[in-house]
Amino acid sequence: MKQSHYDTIIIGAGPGGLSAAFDLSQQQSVLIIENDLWGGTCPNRGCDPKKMLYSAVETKQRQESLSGFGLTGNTTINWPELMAFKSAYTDSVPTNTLAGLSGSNITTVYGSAKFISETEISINDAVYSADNFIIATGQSPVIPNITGQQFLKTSTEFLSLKSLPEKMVFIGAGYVSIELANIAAAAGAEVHIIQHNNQILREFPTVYTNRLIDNLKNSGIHFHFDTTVTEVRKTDIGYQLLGDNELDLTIDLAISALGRHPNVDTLNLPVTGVEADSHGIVVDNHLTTSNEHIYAVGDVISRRQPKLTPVSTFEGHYVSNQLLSQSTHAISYPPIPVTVYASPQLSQVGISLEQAQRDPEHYEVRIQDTTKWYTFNRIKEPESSVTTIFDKSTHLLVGAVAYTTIAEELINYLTPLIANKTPKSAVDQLIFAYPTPASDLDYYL
Ligand SMILES: Cc1cc2nc3c(=O)[nH]c(=O)nc-3n(C[C@H](O)[C@H](O)[C@H](O)COP(=O)(O)OP(=O)(O)OC[C@H]3O[C@@H](n4cnc5c(N)ncnc54)[C@H](O)[C@@H]3O)c2cc1C
Ligand SMILES: NC(=O)c1ccc[n+]([C@@H]2O[C@H](COP(=O)([O-])OP(=O)(O)OC[C@H]3O[C@@H](n4cnc5c(N)ncnc54)[C@H](O)[C@@H]3O)[C@@H](O)[C@H]2O)c1
Repeated sequence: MKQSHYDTIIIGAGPGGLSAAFDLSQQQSVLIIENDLWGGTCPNRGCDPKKMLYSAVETKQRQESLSGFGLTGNTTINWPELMAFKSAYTDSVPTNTLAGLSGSNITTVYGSAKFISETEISINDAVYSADNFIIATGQSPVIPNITGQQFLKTSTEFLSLKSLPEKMVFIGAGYVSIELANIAAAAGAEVHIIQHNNQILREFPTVYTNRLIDNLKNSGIHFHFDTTVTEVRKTDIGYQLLGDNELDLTIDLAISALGRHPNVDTLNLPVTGVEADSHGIVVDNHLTTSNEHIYAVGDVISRRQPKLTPVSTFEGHYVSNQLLSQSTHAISYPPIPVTVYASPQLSQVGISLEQAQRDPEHYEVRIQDTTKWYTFNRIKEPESSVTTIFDKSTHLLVGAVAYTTIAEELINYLTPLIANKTPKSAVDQLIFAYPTPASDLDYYL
């Protein structure tokens, strides 16, 4: 029989809820509730499975780049085998997560939590109360309200596809669409991306997203810009997708990648006084909701920071520190690097390129074509570019964009320099293994 009162109850066992749970369990009684897969979106149906599929794509493309420079032969992606490789990892995530929670004396309940008062929730007809609650319920994919919406699938189904469709569509052109379309095209599918305006990845500078569009087109992806899908019909052989601009496509699979909405609808928030808007739960700069005993972390909150795993984890640690009275300061986010795992990768951190270009009095922008640099030439990258942005008064690095197959690494080298306000003179005092991407660091500063 589970106890019914806890110091803290956490709703949602993704990266945000879990990071808070493990911290709090050192000193408190903690109950964590999950209504789907223990571990949440990232390891089950987000970042991790996506990047396992991407492993084959990056290896295939690296081999293609070196074709004629010592490598011969074609590599093809075997989708069922690749999916089995992914599943071998994801299948054990829920069990391993539960085992970790039990090992830390954290009580777990499977089911959907619903508030019945400010201090109580019900799950599967049982009632639990707590001094404090943390809502960490994440987000779910948006499905557009169009005729035939029931025929649309999402990233979740894509990441478990047993066989690769011959012809498929992604609706939307954000992170999910671009990354999954890139994987599907490299694996051999005919891929179409339909976007209601003419922009992809709106958070990134157009000078780079335009280059990415060209690269994705070269790898066979078809873009339909300024086009809105209005109807999906089931046919004998698949689906028919209709829309404005004379859109009429017969396809095997359509994925809705129009963004994600916060999971708040079934929590019965009105009994708690917790406010939510269309972006999620409204919190102050201590991640407290409009009820002082209820906190919210991760993707479910309404904030301007990107909705990413390390941000959710950072917030989980922040709230647990507050609840353990180890800190009372307002949350302060370090620079947050973001990466689109396409071919090539596109990463950025800090002051955006567009902001810097609007304010040339304060910022110096250095755009470098790095294609011929040793690091990139060695792996025969077709094109690469790194932009660094400096504060003119301090000469410190304040922002960066990387467009290369190793952007994920470069951005992680540059981020600490921005966060720690490291001057070039301090980097000059370091010795890095040579020749590596890190030993180029000096050239970016
Ligand atoms: C396809 C895809 C790829 C991504 N790739 C990346 C990437 O490369 N890098 C990156 O940093 N981020 C990536 N993300 C984003 C990342 O997955 C999220 O930012 C992260 O999972 C958020 O963690 P969270 O704990 O806030 O929410 P989640 O991980 O979504 O966890 C919330 C949990 O709460 C549960 N829940 C919801 N409602 C209830 C309820 N009423 N009762 C009980 N439980 C409930 C849900 O089932 C879920 O398990 C990706 C996302 C997707 C969809
Ligand atoms: N590599 C990563 O870090 C990574 C990868 C995947 C997801 N994520 C996270 O998941 C979030 C969700 O990703 P996403 O791609 O689903 O959302 P998104 O917000 O990044 O992109 C949604 C896209 O759909 C378009 N759109 C919106 N309404 C439309 C309509 N009616 N018709 C056609 N297009 C429409 C938008 O213009 C945009 O291009 C991201 O913002 C990010 O926080 C991160």
